[in-house]
Amino acid sequence: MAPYVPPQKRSGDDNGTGEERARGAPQQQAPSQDARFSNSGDVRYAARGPVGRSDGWFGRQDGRRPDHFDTMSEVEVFGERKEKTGGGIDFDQYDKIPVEVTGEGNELFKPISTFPEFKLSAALQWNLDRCGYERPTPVQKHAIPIVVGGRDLMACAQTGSGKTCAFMVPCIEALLRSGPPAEVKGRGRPPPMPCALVLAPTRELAAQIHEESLKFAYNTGIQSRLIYGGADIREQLRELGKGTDILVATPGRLSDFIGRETVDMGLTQFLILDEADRMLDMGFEPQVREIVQYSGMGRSLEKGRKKQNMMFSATFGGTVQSMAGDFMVDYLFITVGRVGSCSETITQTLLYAEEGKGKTRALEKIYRDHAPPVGQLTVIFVETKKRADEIEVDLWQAGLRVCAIHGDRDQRQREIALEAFKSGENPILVATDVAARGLDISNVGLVINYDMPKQMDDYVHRIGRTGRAGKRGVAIGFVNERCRYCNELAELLKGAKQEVPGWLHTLAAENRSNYENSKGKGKATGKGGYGPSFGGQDVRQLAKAAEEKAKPVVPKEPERPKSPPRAIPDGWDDDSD
Ligand SMILES: Nc1ncnc2c1ncn2[C@@H]1O[C@H](COP(=O)(O)OP(=O)(O)OP(=O)(O)O)[C@@H](O)[C@H]1O
Repeated sequence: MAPYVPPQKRSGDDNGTGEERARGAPQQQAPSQDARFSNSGDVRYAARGPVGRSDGWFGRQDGRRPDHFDTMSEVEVFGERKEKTGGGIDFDQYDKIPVEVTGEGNELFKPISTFPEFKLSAALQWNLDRCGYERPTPVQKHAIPIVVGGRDLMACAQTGSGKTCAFMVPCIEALLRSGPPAEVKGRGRPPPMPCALVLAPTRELAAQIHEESLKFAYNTGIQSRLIYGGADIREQLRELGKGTDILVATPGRLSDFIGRETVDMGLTQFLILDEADRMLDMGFEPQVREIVQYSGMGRSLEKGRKKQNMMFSATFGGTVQSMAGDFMVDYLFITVGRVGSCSETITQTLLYAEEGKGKTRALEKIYRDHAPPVGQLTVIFVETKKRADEIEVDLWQAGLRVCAIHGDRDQRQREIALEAFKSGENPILVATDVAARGLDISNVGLVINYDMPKQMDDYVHRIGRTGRAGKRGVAIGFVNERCRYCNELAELLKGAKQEVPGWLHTLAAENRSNYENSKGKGKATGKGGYGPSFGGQDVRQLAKAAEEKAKPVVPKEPERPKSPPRAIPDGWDDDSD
């Protein structure tokens, strides 16, 4: 049995046991510091401003300290140039997905079919080309004209379908078209005043969105910054002082900064909540409401500018939509694909597995039987932090290169684990829901739900870590009596054209009768319970339909024939004789 070595103490050579090494998985030394997570990364500091430009956003003077502008090279931002492959997306398949846009005035916004057709600013179009984005995905086709056209938006689209670009690109385009806001005059240097704010539930997701925003904003003069909890506040403040036009943040840390008055949201034109439903689940509702209020929803900006709010997720239950009603104005609602559905590019298999020691042994066997090809990665989701630790140790001792990530690991440990996973050094990641949402790691070939999540929504997000952007993936779930949404799960499988095991219905019936029996005994059913909480149908449409249904039925008058039958046949009134 291999002695367990915690991830931060592992080096490239400690893996005499590593089966992946024998199978030729790429082995890389985990970097000592992850550039993705440090705001400065490998940034070079120009001595005096961004080389020779002071027009447009390059010349904005908010809280910027001009001697601290940073310049990043093209390769630092985008990575080495790759051959154009369309990101592996099967666009012809994508184009068959039905899209619905609801809300007043939706007919005014025609979806685009190419990026150049929208006449994006030259630098932004160049950045999209450099990212290898040849065609927009369905959510991008609809969201770009709607957001640039000034409307609030709630967008529900499958995992991995390009939502980040769908909000970031129109937001940058709108900022480029309007130019920087007028300088705020006052005593001393004003604090950073972002014009766009993106809130995300986890540090990892925020870091990823920030990384994407650097690509789209490259060479536009628009500066994007990142703040999240668990990292050095002073360092983050220093970064903000270099210019903050777009701020990507987790709610807790931003709320802290707002409280200290180290950031001013008075000029925030765009507020984007990514994975808003997750933020509510994580208990961030008070902070989100406070931030929304502080960023002055309803307050007007200078002429020609208007505050806009957006929400993006693959799932939008009723609770999050009712919150949206509190702070979005006349918003349009985009649904891509089946409501709350998952991609058909993911092959889903469910296995019955009782709780107990045998489950861990089964995990090892299932992993070995279904391990993805070399170079591809596996995520194993578990319910608790303790379970994540235990499984990491068990699998490591069984000779598999694995690392774990969960909320009790400090930021550095999380960064190291994620980097070692992404590089393929540890191609198996054991994770709690910290990693369930938004993380875009293109080569995840297998997701195992060792513990099924409590809610259907989370199942959709978890398996969405594979099969991203049109690629294929496999998801295996260990199901037993604890799963409270077997019926909905069966529906989901059917909708995604997957095999539905017969025992799932039996389990659903058993669970239902247990639930019925326990009902009057005051037992809580827990979150998720019965009935689909997942999905994302525009609640306003549902309300309208319900209203229609509730209207009293007025008996209809018998329909009159268009030309009433004549009582007097032709000729009878003829008094010609
Ligand atoms: N138009 C495009 N052409 C090619 N690749 C794209 C395009 N749009 C997005 N991608 C790529 O698709 C992947 C998934 O995008 P993204 O992470 O934004 O998806 P998402 O819908 O936000 O997923 P999730 O719901 O899991 O957060 C990324 O690697 C992104 O670079």
